[in-house]
Amino acid sequence: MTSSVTVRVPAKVNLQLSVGPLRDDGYHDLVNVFHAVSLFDEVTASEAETLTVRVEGDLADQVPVDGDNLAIRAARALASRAGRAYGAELVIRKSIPVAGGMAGGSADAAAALVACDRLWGLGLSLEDLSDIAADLGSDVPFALLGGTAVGVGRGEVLTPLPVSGTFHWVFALADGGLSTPTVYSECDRLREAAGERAAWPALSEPLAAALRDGDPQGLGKALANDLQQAAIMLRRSLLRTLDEGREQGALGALVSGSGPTCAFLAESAEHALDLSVALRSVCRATVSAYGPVPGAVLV
Ligand SMILES: C[C@@](CO)(OP(=O)(O)O)[C@H](O)COP(=O)(O)OP(=O)(O)OC[C@H]1O[C@@H](n2ccc(N)nc2=O)[C@H](O)[C@@H]1O
Ligand SMILES: Nc1ncnc2c1ncn2[C@@H]1O[C@H](COP(=O)(O)OP(=O)(O)O)[C@@H](O)[C@H]1O
Repeated sequence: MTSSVTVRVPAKVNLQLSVGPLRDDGYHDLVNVFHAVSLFDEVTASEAETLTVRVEGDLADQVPVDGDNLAIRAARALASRAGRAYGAELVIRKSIPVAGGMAGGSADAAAALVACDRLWGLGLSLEDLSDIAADLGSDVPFALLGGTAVGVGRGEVLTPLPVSGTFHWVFALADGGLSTPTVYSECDRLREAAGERAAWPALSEPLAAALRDGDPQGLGKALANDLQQAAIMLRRSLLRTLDEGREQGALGALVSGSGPTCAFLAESAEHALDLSVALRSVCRATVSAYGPVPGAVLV
């Protein structure tokens, strides 16, 4: 039996996040185009009697290490599916911003599923792991899959989208996070105040075409996030960050998911570098990355 397994897992940005009506179960029906980018967490699972988790890196103090940790919850769910009280020591090397709208917790959950599946010799299929993932959170199945995919339902029912080439991104990281349920509630509140009824969402054709054709200009124009206004209402400084990126020639600028990270599409790796430098005055820090990249993989 393997004594230690390491899995690398990417962050995501949402290229289209169309939020439909609020459902009776408290979730919204979505059209959610996920895109995995080259900003990674690593999760190592080692043999142990009990299940524990430790977080390493500058972001460690922002991540819970009790039963709320999504990696521990994932390992528990997997052990329960296998019908045995397995143990493992999980170590998360954290680089994905916490509560930043880049699905870092979901990524760690997906990585823990893949790592523990291998450590415990279970050999579950991607489909079985995806079922467990969907119960852990709407974004977790995508972190297993990676690439670029459209998610419907809560975002957990995925279909991969064809993409040509590579897209270059700059992410502007903010101080502190935003709570996903709070941002969805703010979106509902804004709609109610404006007397708007949520439309049933559909995949944007121009977005799908730009991805298929590897057309960054077209993609930049098609980027859309229904949660953006809500995130801005909760964090006004995001407006300035987005404006600065547009002024500096980003092909597209939007809040990533529920925020507060902002994503900027660049023309090339060189342009991403220039943008990254220009954005530093309007955010805590910047990170450049490219996409799409694969989901959780053993290293
Ligand atoms: C907004 C998105 C965009 O990809 O991600 P983040 O930007 O937070 O990473 C997702 O929809 C977040 O997915 P995830 O973070 O997995 O959320 P979950 O744990 O499933 O749900 C947390 C809460 O978000 C709200 N929620 C989530 C998904 C959905 N389709 N409708 C919702 O209204 C609900 O209030 C729910 O209780
Ligand atoms: N392994 C984990 N990494 C990050 N956050 C985690 C983890 N496990 C649980 N959390 C909790 O999940 C919340 C959302 O974190 P995250 O997934 O990083 O953000 P987002 O939902 O904005 O993409 C955090 O505030 C944190 O308390």
